[in-house]
Amino acid sequence: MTKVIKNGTIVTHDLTYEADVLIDGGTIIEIGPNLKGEEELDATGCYVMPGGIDPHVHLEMPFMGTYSSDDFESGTRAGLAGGTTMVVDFCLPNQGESLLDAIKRWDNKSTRANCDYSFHMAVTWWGEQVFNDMETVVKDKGINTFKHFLAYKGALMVNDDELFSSFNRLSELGAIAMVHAENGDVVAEMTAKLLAEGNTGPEGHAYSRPSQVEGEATNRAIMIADMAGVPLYVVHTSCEEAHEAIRRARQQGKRVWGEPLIQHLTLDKSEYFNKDWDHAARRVMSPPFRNKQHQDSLWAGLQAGSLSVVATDHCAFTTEQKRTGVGDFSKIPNGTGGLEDRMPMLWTHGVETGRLTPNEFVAVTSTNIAKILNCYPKKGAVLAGADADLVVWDPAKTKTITAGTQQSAIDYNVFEGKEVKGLPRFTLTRGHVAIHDGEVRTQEGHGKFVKREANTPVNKALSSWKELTAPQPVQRTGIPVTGV
Ligand SMILES: NC(=O)NCCC(=O)O
Ligand SMILES: [Zn+2]
Ligand SMILES: [Zn+2]
Repeated sequence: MTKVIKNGTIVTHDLTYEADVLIDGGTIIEIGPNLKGEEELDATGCYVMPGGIDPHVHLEMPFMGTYSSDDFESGTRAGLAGGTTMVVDFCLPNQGESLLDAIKRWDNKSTRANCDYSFHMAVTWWGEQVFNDMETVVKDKGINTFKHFLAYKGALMVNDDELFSSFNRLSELGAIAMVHAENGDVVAEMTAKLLAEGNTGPEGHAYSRPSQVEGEATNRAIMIADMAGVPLYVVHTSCEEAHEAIRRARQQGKRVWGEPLIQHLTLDKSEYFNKDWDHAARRVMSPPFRNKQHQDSLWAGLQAGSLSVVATDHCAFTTEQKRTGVGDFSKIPNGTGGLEDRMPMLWTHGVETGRLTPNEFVAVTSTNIAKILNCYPKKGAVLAGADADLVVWDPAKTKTITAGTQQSAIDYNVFEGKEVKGLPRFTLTRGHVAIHDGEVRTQEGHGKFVKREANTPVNKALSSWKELTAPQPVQRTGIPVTGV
């Protein structure tokens, strides 16, 4: 069955032009004028763009004694409603668990996905088994990205020696390192002190994780990645100190990317000082929201290209789950939602304000990450041969965000009451019209796993450079003989 998207303007990361898009099954087969298909989708007044890719989600994540409430079904449905057609979740091995067993658990959960998805692997402990499993993960399982938590001491955190060992292994395997960059030791000490002093409310969470702890950990991870010769992707970059480290590294030719979240771009730390405990706790995430200066830095980074991707870190907990932390902010499950709202919020606060062009919007919501993760142009492109993961974006469509009408399973929305302008008219996941003019037509289980090869062009370039500049012994003649 063919479908044709007619009368729209195609917007990619580098081009804007008028053309129809013909789709057969799950693939784009032709782009051009006056195309015909069995089913027509009218894109008059709309932009036809690559569907969004959210490279940072946690669906049904086991964390802080509970599970995040959006699973692969509700989470991907929320994504599609907002124009996102691919998500990347994190496989989290338990302490001592093999990486392959963790993948099995994630495979079981993800069968319900409504759109395509992929996994990053997390390195949550270190040992010979992890070292060995990493090769299978990269070569057989199609996962080329490995996340390390420098925070969450006593749970997911790894130390610098483990980090360096893991980064070295990734360099050998042609994979990419990722970090959650906050100094977990300092956060743990500050948390204990704040609690002892009676700072038990959600605002204590923000006090315990100032921007300096993120800046330090970002600098440290960049240095260790450079020593190991591995490309580095820094997740949820929230502040100027971390951005400054990434910006400097990139100017020095290092292969480092930064990922701000839509929450950090549009919400600030005043949320934690709200008198309503629930309001503040619902917004507890790590790193916490920052102030206006940090937000301006993140926007400028997206404009300048020193920050590459806008994600959500979607990790949604209900109010009931958040209340575990009444009387002790360190027990509030860390995480917020955003999958359904990332694209409309970024369009409204980015494109509508003139901070981003529509092409830059496509770059930071889809194409850049498809290239980094090595699934471009299957994903992140409007090209013949690419997957028909598309969003027909109506720049005139408006709504007020509210939990009452959202797809996410939780009972609130951190963007409640925000007006957005720019929403999907249609969202297509491998050719299936999952969102049809406001109507949800998702198909549970439609989503497929996207395998991603290692040795990306960036890995190859970096390893060539590291080989060329590696320490070389000086060949000498006339070496003095000792002991004569
Ligand atoms: N970010 C957050 O608070 N929760 C999800 C886990 C993580 O990415 O750190
Ligand atoms: Zn994190
Ligand atoms: Zn995360």
